[in-house]
Amino acid sequence: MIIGLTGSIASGKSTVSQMLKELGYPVVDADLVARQVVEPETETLRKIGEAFGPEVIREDGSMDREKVGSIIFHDPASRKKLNDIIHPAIRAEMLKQRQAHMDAGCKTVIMDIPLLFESKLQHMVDKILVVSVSEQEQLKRLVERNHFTEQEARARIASQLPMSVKEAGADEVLDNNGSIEETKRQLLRILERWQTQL
Ligand SMILES: CC(C)(COP(=O)(O)OP(=O)(O)OC[C@H]1O[C@@H](n2cnc3c(N)ncnc32)[C@H](O)[C@@H]1O)[C@@H](O)C(=O)NCCC(=O)NCCS
Ligand SMILES: Nc1ncnc2c1ncn2[C@@H]1O[C@H](COP(=O)(O)OP(=O)(O)OP(=O)(O)O)[C@@H](O)[C@H]1O
Repeated sequence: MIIGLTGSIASGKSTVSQMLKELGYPVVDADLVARQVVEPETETLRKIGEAFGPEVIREDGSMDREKVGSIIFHDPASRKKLNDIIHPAIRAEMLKQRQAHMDAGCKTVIMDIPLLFESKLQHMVDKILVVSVSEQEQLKRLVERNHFTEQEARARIASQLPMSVKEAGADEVLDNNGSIEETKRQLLRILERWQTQL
């Protein structure tokens, strides 16, 4: 079974993904893949430099993530331009990693994909788990974790579909407003329900 793990920015996907890894599940992480495909000297990074200008490439040849983030989270046209370059590369690499886990005999693979709904990737997975928080809690955690101003944090939240839309498309919703322990308990219950359906 391929489980798609998603949610919104700072809703707790990485926290849940870490729990799943500790339980022994293989996880394909889209944010990590998004970093791999723009490593220095990749074709994808060359295209990004061409589209956004040489100032988004640092002297050591790596992508200036802060600069790219400050452009794309404030401008939908730039965001689309970046997505059009980087998403095909991310998708191909994710499918490759998923296949490698399946070839190794893993029956359940987790795909941690923040933009699963925005990029219409529902077909890549069998079950969708949405990690949800209230907007107030999301804003608080995002500001605390990334030291963003409230305006910067709101721009990032607004760059994604509303949580309600994601919840509506989920097979299960995990409410991460409470403690980490409560989240873990919910996760175990959901996994148990899905395993009995196999
Ligand atoms: C813009 C970039 C350089 C900012 O880098 P930064 O290190 O600050 O953030 P990071 O990569 O850790 O992403 C944090 C979160 O931002 C959100 N996010 C990232 N990219 C996007 C996007 N294009 N649209 C909407 N939300 C996004 C996701 O929730 C993600 O989990 C980077 O996010 C990026 O390369 N984005 C394009 C690739 C992408 O779509 N990644 C999302 C997962 S597929
Ligand atoms: N139940 C919780 N109680 C308190 N803090 C939490 C809880 N769950 C997550 N957090 C904290 O909230 C922040 C966001 O969580 P996390 O990094 O897991 O979110 P994410 O959805 O992976 O974010 P992103 O989309 O930016 O990668 C982190 O600092 C994390 O430690």
